[in-house]
Amino acid sequence: MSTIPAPHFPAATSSPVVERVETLLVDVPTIRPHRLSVATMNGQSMMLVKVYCSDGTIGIGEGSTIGGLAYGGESPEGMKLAIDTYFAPALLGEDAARVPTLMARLAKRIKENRFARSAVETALFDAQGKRLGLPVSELLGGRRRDRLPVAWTLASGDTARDIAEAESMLDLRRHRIFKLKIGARTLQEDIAHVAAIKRALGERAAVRVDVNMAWSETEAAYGMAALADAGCELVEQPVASTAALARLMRRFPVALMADEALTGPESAFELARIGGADVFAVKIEQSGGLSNAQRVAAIADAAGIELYGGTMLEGPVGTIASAQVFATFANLQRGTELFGPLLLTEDILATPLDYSDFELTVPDAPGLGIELDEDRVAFFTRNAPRKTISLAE
Ligand SMILES: O=C(O)C[C@H]1C=CC(=O)O1
Ligand SMILES: [Mn+2]
Repeated sequence: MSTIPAPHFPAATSSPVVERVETLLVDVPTIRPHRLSVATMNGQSMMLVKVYCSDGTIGIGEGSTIGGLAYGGESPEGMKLAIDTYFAPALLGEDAARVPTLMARLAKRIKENRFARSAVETALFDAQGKRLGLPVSELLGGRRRDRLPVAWTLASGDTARDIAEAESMLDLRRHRIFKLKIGARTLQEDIAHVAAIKRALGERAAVRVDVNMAWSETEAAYGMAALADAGCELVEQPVASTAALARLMRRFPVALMADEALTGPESAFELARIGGADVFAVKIEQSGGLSNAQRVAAIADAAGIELYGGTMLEGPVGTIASAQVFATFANLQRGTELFGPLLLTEDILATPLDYSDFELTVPDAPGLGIELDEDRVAFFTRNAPRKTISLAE
């Protein structure tokens, strides 16, 4: 007797949908004033977004920038407004498990807003990773490395203090690549500052500079020659114009890195086309999200341009979202500068990140692989009623 198998009707599965979107501004002081040519930071304001899904998963993302609107066109307050008013209504009720589809739908309704978009995409991938039990790096094609070299930025504004800071970072085995922020003082003062630091550190550390577009092309030509003589190995975005970057390329024995000029795949393609950089500083926020940062990296690889994992000095959420992306890069010749959380006086994570032996460990738990310390977050949330946490409690 043969049995005819009963027809199999798969159980009706319902996709998880986005049920609620919450945004908050979290202000945390920095360990010292951080001086760039565009702003001096005494604290960092993180815009955190939480995406609550119908299957109980919650994804978190971060949008941060440097000095309010001093660095670019988006501020934490503006990102919050854009997400509350435009992104959230477009997300509600949508299939949370189809992240690229959902991001493409958002792109049709919302132009620009790259930083806010990056925060939202981070939260969606965090939720999706938690749902599937996979780290975000695996959702993005698979990680190639578990640890990332991390540079430190010396930006106290004082040469002796910067040297002491670098020495202590070397002693702690936390950093051995130092990026100096220059461009706020005269060219001569800046060159003397860099040369003194390189002289003090010698071969124990690499010295690079970031001018944040402060120089004219003429100043850059003089400056790059002098920096190369001083032992500086890389100059980041000395001028604003991409055409000027291309004209400065390969004239001096020092690598040229693009940062502000990179605003996503199209600008990456154009920079590659005109030969405007030896190295790309890839940032998830500047690129307009995690997937776009991967596209920027792919363009660099195709053009023979080296890669560096950049930061907008995000707190731990944006930093680990970046780390999950950089862990997937085929090439990461210049390491990363994912030190943002170390610049803050407070940790807002339940378990601190592992910075050791000059590297950051990329978490391997599902999603971003991190958990917020909600009490600390509540304490630093702007306009939230403050509950004083004391030892007596
Ligand atoms: O690269 C930038 O321009 C932004 C940032 C990165 C490190 C730092 O101190 O500032
Ligand atoms: Mn930069």
